[in-house]
Amino acid sequence: MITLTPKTLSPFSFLCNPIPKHQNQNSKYTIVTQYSDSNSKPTFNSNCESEFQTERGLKFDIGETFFRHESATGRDLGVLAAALYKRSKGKLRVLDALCGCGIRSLRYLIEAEADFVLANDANDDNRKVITENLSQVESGDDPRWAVTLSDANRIMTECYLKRDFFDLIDIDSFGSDSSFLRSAINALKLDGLLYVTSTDGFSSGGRRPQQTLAAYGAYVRPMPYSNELGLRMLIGGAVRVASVLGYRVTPLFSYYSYHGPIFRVMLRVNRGKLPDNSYCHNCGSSQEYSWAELGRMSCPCSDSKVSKSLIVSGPLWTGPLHDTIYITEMLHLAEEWGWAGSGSGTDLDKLLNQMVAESDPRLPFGYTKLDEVASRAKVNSPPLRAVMSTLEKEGYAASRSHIESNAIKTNCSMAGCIRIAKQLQQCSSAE
Ligand SMILES: C[S@@+](CC[C@H](N)C(=O)[O-])C[C@H]1O[C@@H](n2cnc3c(N)ncnc32)[C@H](O)[C@@H]1O
Repeated sequence: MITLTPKTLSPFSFLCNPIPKHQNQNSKYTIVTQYSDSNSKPTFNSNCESEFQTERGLKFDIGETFFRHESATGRDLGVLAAALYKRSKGKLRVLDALCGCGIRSLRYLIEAEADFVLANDANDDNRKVITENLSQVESGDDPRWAVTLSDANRIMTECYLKRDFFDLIDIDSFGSDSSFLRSAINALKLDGLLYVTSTDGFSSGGRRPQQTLAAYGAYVRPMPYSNELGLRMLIGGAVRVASVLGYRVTPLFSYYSYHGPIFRVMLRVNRGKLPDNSYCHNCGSSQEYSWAELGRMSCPCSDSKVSKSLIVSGPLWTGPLHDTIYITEMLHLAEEWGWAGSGSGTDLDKLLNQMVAESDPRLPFGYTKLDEVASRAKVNSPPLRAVMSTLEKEGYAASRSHIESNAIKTNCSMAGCIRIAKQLQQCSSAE
């Protein structure tokens, strides 16, 4: 068994995600398996309702751990993707690398029917609550779960060195995921799933380009659709780290939530490389250019009158945000499980339907905010449905955006949208 000392860890993981002082840094990581010590076997007090939270009907304790109800949709999406993976591969080993109270681990075990989950959190104070929560899962001779209390990079590096690979690694970090990407990709099976997070709203909005350069390798400037940019920056960061290691990543779904804000991306990791693109933003129009084109300064903007105002952000992921087939299957599974439609208590089917619509390959990067269209057209904000149906009648592709409620993704130009907004205003005044 290889034991890593803290000296081998990246200092960034300590800066962004401090290890609690009381953790014994010199010891090997502790594995708490269920029933390993009958005296310390946890008791789960199901009579004491008030101590427990519920999510999708599962009871669990949060104790003093970091827990957000608002992340439930992100957990739902992770479980659906994991369950589909299990159905197609017949096997599912999960590493919940920053597990908090262990709710994700519990859900991967019960709902996605994971064969094994390693629940890890650096905070030793979380040990009792994680163990109690996972003890709800019956295990035979072959334990279905284990708990480790260590730094995520340390665990993933140990697993990689032992050739102990996982089908799904969930990195639910504070701030940016970037300090965990390398060890996570190494510890993942080929064709495995990597679920990464960023809660780094300021940086993704382009307000801290030096920080995004450090964390994601992308110099990002303010743009009108900053939250989509946040998702693209997150994917781009993973693409960059993976390609250094000889892997390519492709997103299965990308999810933004206003609460946090939270940016979550489920990536599939395989061998091989993808070309990376940069992105040119010029006076509201959007176009993609390869690095080579930018290097030669041969992008069309450089010949135009507006070339002096050229703002380049990147490199960013400019490909699709979702895999249409995968999210369509996730939608079907949500319906099968009763997680969709009225009575399910969530808007999961609405979200997944929007993601399916957003993944229309005719739709470009970004979205158009209707308030901005209205302000440029000097009219009242046009009704979203009316704009969408006019665009579709005129032969454009159009969808709502799950990222921004009063915005549309469309291949119609801003000038076209302004014209439509004016027409709609005229029609409504004439009525
Ligand atoms: C956002 S919370 C996790 C929430 C949990 N996944 C959920 O869905 O409720 C982040 C967790 O990461 C843990 N953490 C912070 N830095 C860490 C590190 N370097 N390695 C492992 N865990 C870490 C914290 O103790 C905290 O419980």
